[in-house]
Amino acid sequence: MAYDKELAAAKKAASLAARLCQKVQKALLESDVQSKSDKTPVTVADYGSQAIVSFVLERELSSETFSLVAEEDSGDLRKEGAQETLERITKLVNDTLASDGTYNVSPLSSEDVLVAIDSGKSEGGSRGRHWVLDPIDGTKGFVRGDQYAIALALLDEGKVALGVLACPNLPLSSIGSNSQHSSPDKVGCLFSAKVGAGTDMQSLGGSPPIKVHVSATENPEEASFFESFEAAHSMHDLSSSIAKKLGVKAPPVRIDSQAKYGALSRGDGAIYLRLPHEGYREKIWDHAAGYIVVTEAGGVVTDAAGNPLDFSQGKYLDLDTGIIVTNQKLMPSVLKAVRESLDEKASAL
Ligand SMILES: Nc1ncnc2c1ncn2[C@@H]1O[C@H](COP(=O)(O)O)[C@@H](OP(=O)(O)O)[C@H]1O
Ligand SMILES: [Mg+2]
Repeated sequence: MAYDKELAAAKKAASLAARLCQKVQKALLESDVQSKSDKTPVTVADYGSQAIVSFVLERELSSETFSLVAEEDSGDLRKEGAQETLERITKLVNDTLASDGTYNVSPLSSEDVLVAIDSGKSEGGSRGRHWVLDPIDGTKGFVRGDQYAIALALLDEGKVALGVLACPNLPLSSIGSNSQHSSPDKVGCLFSAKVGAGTDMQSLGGSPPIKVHVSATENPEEASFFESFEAAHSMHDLSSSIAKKLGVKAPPVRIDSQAKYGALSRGDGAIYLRLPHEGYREKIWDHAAGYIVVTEAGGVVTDAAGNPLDFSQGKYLDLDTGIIVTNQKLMPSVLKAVRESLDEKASAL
C-alpha cells in the first residue's frame, strides 16, 4: 500500500525520539535549556530528537532522495562554548539508538550528530516529497513538565500524505470534559494517519492500534474546546468570546503542542481555536502532522476565514489570522462565531 513503508519509518522515528525526550524531561538540567535568537527556548532534547528522526528516516528509507524541513539547526551548537552541550546531545542520541537495538552501528560522533540535525534544512515546496518535523512541539510545555509532541509528516506534491504525533505525556484515556475518569499512570500516545486510511492511536509502549474519530456532537453547548496553554500563542480573550457566542459551557482545555490535535482526533473535545497575535506567521511543522491526524479522523481544519491550509508554500503557512479545528457539523457555526468576534474586536480598536 502507498506510504506503508514511510509510515512505519515515521512511527519508529517519532517513538525513538520520544524516548530521548522522556529521559531528558524526567531529569531536566538547567544547562539543558537555552534561548534561541528569537527568544524562544530550545533544549538538548529538541536537538537530540531532530538528530534521531533524521538518522532513523535516512536508515529506514535509504533508497530515496531525502528532504527534511525541520525546526532546529546546528548553528548555536557549533559556536564556541557549546562543546559540553553537544557532547550531552551526542550521548543522548547514542544511548537512545543503542536502547533500540536494531541499529548495529558504531556510536555517532558529535560531527555526525550536527550533520543529522542539519539535514533538516530543506525549504519544502509544492514539488516532490518533503518530510516535515517539529522535534519538540511545545518546548515551553516540555520545560514546564507538561504536554509536548514529536510531530512528523510527509508532504507529497504539496499535500500531507501521512503524519505521526508522539505525545509522551498525553493520557491514553480521554482528557478535557471527562478528565476525572482518566487514569494518570497510563500516559504516552502515538497517533498516526495516512491519507485515505483513517487515524490510529496506540500507546507509545506499543499496544495494538485502534481507529479514532472526532466527536460527532452537533451541539456547541456540549463541545469543550482546546487552546494553547501559552496566552502569548493564542488570544484567550478572543476564544472566550467565540465560545460564549457558541454557547459552549465547559471551560477551555489549555494544553501545549499538537497534542491538542491528537486529543481532538479521538473526540476528547470538539473544537480547537488557535488565534495568534497579529504578525505571527505559522510554520508548517506546527500543523502538518496534526492536520492529517484530525482530518483522517473525520475532522476539518481551516484558517479563520474557512480556507483550507496550504502546505505547499515552503516553511510558512499563508493564513488568514488563525486556525480552526472541529468536526464537519460544527464548522459553519464556529466560523460564523469566529468572524463575528474578529469583527467586534476590529471595531473596538
Ligand atoms: N507568538 C506566538 N504565537 C503563536 N504561536 C507561537 C508563538 N511563539 C511560538 N509559537 C508556536 O507555538 C508552538 C507551540 O504550540 P502551542 O501554543 O499549541 O503549545 C511553538 O512550537 P515549538 O514549541 O516547537 O517552538 C511555536 O512554533
Ligand atoms: Mg519545536
